[in-house]
Amino acid sequence: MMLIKGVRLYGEGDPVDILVRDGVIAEIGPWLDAASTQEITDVEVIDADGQVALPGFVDLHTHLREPGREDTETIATGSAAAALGGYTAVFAMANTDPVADNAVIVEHVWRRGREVGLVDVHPVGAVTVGLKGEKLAELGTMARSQADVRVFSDDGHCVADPLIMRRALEYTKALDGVIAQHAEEPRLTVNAQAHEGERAARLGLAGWPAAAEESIVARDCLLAKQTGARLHVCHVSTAGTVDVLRWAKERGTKVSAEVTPHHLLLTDERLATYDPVNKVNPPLRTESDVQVLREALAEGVVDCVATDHAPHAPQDKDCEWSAARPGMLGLQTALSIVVETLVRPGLLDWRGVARVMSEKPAEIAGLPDQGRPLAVGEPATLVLVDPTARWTVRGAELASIAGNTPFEGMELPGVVRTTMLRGRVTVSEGKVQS
Ligand SMILES: NC(=O)N[C@@H](CC(=O)O)C(=O)O
Ligand SMILES: [Zn+2]
Ligand SMILES: [Zn+2]
Repeated sequence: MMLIKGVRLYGEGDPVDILVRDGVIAEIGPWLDAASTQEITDVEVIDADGQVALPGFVDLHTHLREPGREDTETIATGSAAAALGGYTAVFAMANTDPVADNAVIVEHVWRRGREVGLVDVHPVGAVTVGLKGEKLAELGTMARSQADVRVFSDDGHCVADPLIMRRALEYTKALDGVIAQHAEEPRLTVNAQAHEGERAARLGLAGWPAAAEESIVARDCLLAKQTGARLHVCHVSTAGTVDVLRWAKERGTKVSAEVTPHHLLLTDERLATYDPVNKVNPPLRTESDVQVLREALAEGVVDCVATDHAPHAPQDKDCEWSAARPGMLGLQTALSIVVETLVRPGLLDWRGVARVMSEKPAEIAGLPDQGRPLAVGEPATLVLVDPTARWTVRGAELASIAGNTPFEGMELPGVVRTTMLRGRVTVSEGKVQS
C-alpha cells in the first residue's frame, strides 16, 4: 500500500493525499493518514508536497531500435528513458531491423517490454512488407497476435502509393485500428536536407518543402473520409498542415494528429552551425510554423504530443550534415519542453497537459487502462511532477544509450519525481526502480 501525500490533482484545487492499494487508487482526500489509514501498517509514504499529479504519459511515437540497433537503444534502456520522462506506455515504431511487419517480431517486442516492466510497450505494426510501400503487411495477423496491434505505421517512410494507402485504411477500419502516416511525398523530398526556404538556400542545403507534407495529409484526409477509416498524422510540422487538419475535422474526417516537442520549440535557425544534432525528419521549420503548432495543440486541432524519440549512434550523428541520420532523443525532455512552450506562456494548463500527453494519445491508440482520470477505482498509473523545479539537459546523463539531444545544456522547467504503473513505482526521486 502506498500513500502519496500533498499533491494537487491536475495542478488544481487544494493538496490531497492519494491512497494506492492493489494497483488501484483506493482513496483520495485531505489528510488521509489522520483518518482512514490510521490502523494501517505497512504504508509506504511518498512525500509529494507541492507536486502536480497527472495520469501517466502515453507516447504514440517512439523508436526503441530493438531488434537491430541495440547499440543505440534497447527496449530496456528506452523503457527506462520513458519512465523517467513520466511515461507509462509507449508505442514502438516498426522501422527496426528486421522490420516489425509480422506477428513474430511484434510479439517479441511486446514480450520483451513486459519482461522489462517499466512501461507498457506496444509494438506498432508496419503497414507494408519491409516498409517498402509495395505490398500490405499481414495487418490482421499482427492484430490477432498476443501483441494485439492496433496502430500501424511505415514511419521513417511514407505510404506514398494512394491505392496502397486506401487499402490499408480499409483494412485497419475492419480491425478497429488506425494508420499513423509519416506524411512526406517522396517525389518532393529527393535528397532533401532542410526546410525549403530562405535559410536552407543560404546554407546550400536541398529543401524539404512544406507542400511535401501538406499534400499527403490532404490526400490521406480525403481517403480517410471516403473509407470512414481512422487516420493519425505523425509529427505535424507546418502551419499549412494545421489548416488541412482543421478543414478535414470540420467535415467529419476521423483524423488525429501529433506534434513533437522539438517542432514546438526549435526552428531552422538552428541549422546555421551545420550541427547534425538538429537534423530531423520532418525538418525544423520556421518561427511562424512553431507558433501555429503551439496554438493548434492548445486548441485541439493537433490532438497530442508525441516524442518521435529517435536514438542514433555517434558515428551516424557526429559527421557531415548530409551524411547524418535524421532524428533526436525525446522521451526524457518532452514534458519540460511542453511546460516551456505551452504551460509557461499560458497556452495550456496542467489539465491540458494531461489531455495532450496522456488522455488523447491513449484514446487514439484505443488503450483502455491508460490516460484514465485520477479518481477512486481507477488504475494507479500516474506521474508526479515538480512544477517549479528546473534541470539542465545533459545527453550523456540520459538513460538512452545514444545521446543525440538538441536540448543539450538547456535549463528547463518541470521535473518528473515519481512515475507509477498500476501501483508499481517505476521512478522514484528521478531514479528508475528496476
Ligand atoms: N524522425 C526522424 O528523423 N527519424 C526517425 C524516422 C521518422 O520518424 O521518420 C528515425 O527512425 O530515426
Ligand atoms: Zn516519421
Ligand atoms: Zn519516427
